[in-house]
Amino acid sequence: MKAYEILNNPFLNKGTAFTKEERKNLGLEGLLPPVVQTLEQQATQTYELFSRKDSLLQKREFLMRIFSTNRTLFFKVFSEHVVEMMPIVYDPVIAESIERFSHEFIDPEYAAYITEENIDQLDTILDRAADGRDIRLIVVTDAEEILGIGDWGTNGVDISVGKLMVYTAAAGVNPEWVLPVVLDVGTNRQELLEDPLYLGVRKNRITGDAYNKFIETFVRHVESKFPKLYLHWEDFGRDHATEILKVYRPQIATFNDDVQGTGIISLAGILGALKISGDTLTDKKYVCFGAGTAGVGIANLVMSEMVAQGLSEEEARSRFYLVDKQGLLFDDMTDLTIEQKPFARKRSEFTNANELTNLHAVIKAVQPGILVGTSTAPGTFTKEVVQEMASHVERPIIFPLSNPTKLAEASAQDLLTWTDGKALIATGVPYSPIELKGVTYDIGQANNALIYPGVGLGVLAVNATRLSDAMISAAAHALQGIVDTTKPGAATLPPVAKLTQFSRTVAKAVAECAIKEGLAPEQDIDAAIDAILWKPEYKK
Ligand SMILES: NC(=O)c1ccc[n+]([C@@H]2O[C@H](COP(=O)([O-])OP(=O)(O)OC[C@H]3O[C@@H](n4cnc5c(N)ncnc54)[C@H](O)[C@@H]3O)[C@@H](O)[C@H]2O)c1
Ligand SMILES: O=C(O)C[C@H](O)C(=O)O
Ligand SMILES: [Mn+2]
Repeated sequence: MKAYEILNNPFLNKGTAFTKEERKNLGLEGLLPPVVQTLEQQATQTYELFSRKDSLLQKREFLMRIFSTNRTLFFKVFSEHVVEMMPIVYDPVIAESIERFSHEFIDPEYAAYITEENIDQLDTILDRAADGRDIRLIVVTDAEEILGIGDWGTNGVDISVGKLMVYTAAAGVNPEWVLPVVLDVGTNRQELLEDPLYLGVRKNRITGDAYNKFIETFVRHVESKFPKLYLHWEDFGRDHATEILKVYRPQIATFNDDVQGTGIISLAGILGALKISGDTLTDKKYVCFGAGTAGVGIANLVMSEMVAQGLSEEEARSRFYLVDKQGLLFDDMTDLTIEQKPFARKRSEFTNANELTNLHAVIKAVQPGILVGTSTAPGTFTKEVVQEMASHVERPIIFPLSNPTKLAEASAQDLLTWTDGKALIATGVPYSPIELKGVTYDIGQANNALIYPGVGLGVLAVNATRLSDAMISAAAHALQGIVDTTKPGAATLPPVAKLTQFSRTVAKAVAECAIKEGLAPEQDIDAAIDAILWKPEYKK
């Protein structure tokens, strides 16, 4: 291999840390400054430089440069500063970088960009993108519904890259095993179509049979090319996310983060909240505000938990009230999605059904114990809505989950202030602890990033052939007991600072369940996890 093929390859490059002997053997002598540094020295220096950048976006650009030149160094620094760097590498700052992607493009980041024009050559593209690496994990997006910021076409590739970064930092997934993919099936965002600098396919999105065929071709090829693959879907639109999952779940080891990841972390947060209040899930009524991919995904998982706790499916379903743009969803509406339909209510249940077109009226009529927001509609959990809810229940469970920060239904601070500290909260983006009347409230982060790395590690460690409902439920329960819920102001979920630790806990629970269900061979789970765990250290 030529010297610059090594120095320009982020998987091989060690920069100033190449030893004298390596420099000699690899023909790098004279191509690097003479001093040999350790990874630790490089990491310290990198962190100092990072700290000196003024804005979050500059910090992100700087970290991306390190990522593009030296993966080991990047993950060394990231894993040493997870709490500080997560919001920069990932949500919320990633949202801005996605919006700017085409204008500020520097590096394709070893991703695969699949279009209608090149999908015929998919096999060759996958070979090139893998470049001899053993790919076991793909995060794929079609970027139709990126976070809450909508359709971003090819720019959405950053979400695949970012989600994969978190897999490695949080769960030690080998960065050589991963491949970010964007399926650029066009975009319906006029602003991009008209932007001379837009780097994606300048056409409207393909739909219907053409779209389904595109997805099918993609799945067929990646599955046959990479036999140990775990396929993670991210930020697909409301009409596709759950449908794709339904088709492929019975066939392959696959996961939709917005449906299942969000479901798991939200259920875990709700269980944490109930532990704090001492209440019972099956007694609760549940309002979902924004009944799309994430909203219905969470509702379905919470409903299964109610069934697991003893309710019949009918009883469990009767606890749920879905609210979307139309207001409360009724069974006579003609524009319900396939996923919304089973939850639609009857107008005859209410004396004022026709007035239930806004959240406040619904909260007043239903008096729920749990309110989860996945609406992309900022500020919609108003003081009136929240205080109405708090007037009927002692400890309202309120999760404003829309991302990024500018789209959240409410801030943690406001929820606590308006309820005098009574609200049990989890948010989509991270919050620092909040002081209120002498109590310090830690705010749980119900972001799927706290769960998907552990789930993936579990599946990959034991080579599970499917991700079953039981494995998903095991993941949601695995987080219990990590938070001390007796402490005043305790969070509903464990802190990001413990992410690596609880990712392993989640992975073990998932792997154990896979073995129990016959979806993976009998084996020593700890040994299997240790065997694949990647650490940011230079290879000899
Ligand atoms: N915290 C997490 O881990 C997490 C995970 C997934 C999604 N999310 C967030 O949830 C939000 C939704 O994501 P999604 O993938 O489900 O999108 P989606 O488009 O599938 O669903 C959004 C739903 O909200 C509805 N909606 C829009 N405006 C509304 C309004 N004013 N009132 C009521 N409903 C309204 C839409 O009609 C749609 O049904 C995004 O902001 C996303 O960032 C958070
Ligand atoms: O990406 C995130 O921060 C969480 C989630 O997957 C989302 O779409 O908002
Ligand atoms: Mn997402």
